[in-house]
Amino acid sequence: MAPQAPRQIPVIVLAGFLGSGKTTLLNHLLGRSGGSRVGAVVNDFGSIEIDAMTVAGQVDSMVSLGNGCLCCAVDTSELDEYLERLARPSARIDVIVIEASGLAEPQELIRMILASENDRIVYGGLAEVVDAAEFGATRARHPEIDRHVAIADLVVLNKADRIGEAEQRSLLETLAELSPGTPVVPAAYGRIDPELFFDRKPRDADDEAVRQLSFEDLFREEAEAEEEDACSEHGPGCGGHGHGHRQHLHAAYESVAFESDEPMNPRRLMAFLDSRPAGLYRIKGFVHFDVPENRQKFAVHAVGDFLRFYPSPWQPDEERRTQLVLIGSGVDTAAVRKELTDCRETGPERADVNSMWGVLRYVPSTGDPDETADFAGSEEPDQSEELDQSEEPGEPEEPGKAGAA
Ligand SMILES: Nc1nc2c(ncn2[C@@H]2O[C@H](COP(=O)(O)OP(=O)(O)OP(=O)(O)O)[C@@H](O)[C@H]2O)c(=O)[nH]1
Repeated sequence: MAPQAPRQIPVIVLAGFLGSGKTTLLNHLLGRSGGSRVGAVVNDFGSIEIDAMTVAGQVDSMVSLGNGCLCCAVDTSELDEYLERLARPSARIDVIVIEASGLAEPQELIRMILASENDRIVYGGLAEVVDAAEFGATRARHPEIDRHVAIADLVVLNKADRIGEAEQRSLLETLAELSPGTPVVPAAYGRIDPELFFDRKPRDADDEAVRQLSFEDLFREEAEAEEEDACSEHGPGCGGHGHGHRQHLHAAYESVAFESDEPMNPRRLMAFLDSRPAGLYRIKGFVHFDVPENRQKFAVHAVGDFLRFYPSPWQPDEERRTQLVLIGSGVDTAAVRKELTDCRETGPERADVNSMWGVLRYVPSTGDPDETADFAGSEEPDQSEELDQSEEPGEPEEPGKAGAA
């Protein structure tokens, strides 16, 4: 009997614009992978690896590639090395998921996987996460997003809880037009059936409209793009940057990493968040407030107008410090850094318990504190209490209600 070829491990690219819910979805899959062992590669755009910290500990094997978009790496040896490590037979990994940064060009990542000489892996498809509440505005700012949807093998219309039925129908129509034949799954908190991800039905290879991208497709598309795009930066005939002249999403974005061992003053931090510049689209990280009854770790997430704090206890050996990544376009990064620095509590005076009111307005209220313990790995918080910053926030139950560390 001829020896059986070893099974190749599918490598799935999980992409989607900033804050669309990739980490939430990845954590959902990891929590429900059944007997499958999942390897994850997490690529953070900011220099503090917030996503990696959120996924770590919940995955059979996780490697993190921080600070900058993987899609721009000229040297792919780091990714190759990580894939090699995850694909070792001893790791017994069944599927590898690469969580792209929110500004990545999925096409470049696909190209890297297809170009890999590692015969233990095989490209497993692109899952594109779309933020239902933000998609219209994001597309208007970044028409490139349409292309990402067009090459996806699975589109997850996430945050479906934030829109009405009519809007969902219209978004489903738009997505079907952008990517004919591609399954589009509405979801809240990334709660899709893991089968869609790990064991997607093979597509009919003859169906051009729904066929998965091949290396040849990528080369052809790139050549077409090169022809279409005049390089405004270097003019025609420029050798490019190794991947054509398509404007990468992150070209217009900058990130600020902020860390502080001093606790943050809740009133000043809220004043900063309430008046944040419109271009500052994404904020994520953890905040340390040294306020009586509120000394837990507050995960913070801002996506456009959306703002939430999610309190959870610090681990016994965890350093109490604030770590934030702020990503935006057209933002004065020095001013942002200075404003945050001014939010630190440096004097002997400590903020009083009432100063937490502004923060607690943005903590999702739920009967089960476990539900908010981990902002990305948790089940969906009580949606009736979900707030947009654009909505009139409600009153918190009482300061300090979220419990002490
Ligand atoms: N209402 C609602 N909020 C969601 C949903 N999915 C995720 N969120 C919240 O959206 C915020 C961003 O989610 P993440 O999973 O961190 O998004 P991401 O795509 O990994 O973010 P980046 O890596 O920064 O691009 C968090 O506050 C999540 O709790 C959803 O379906 N509905």
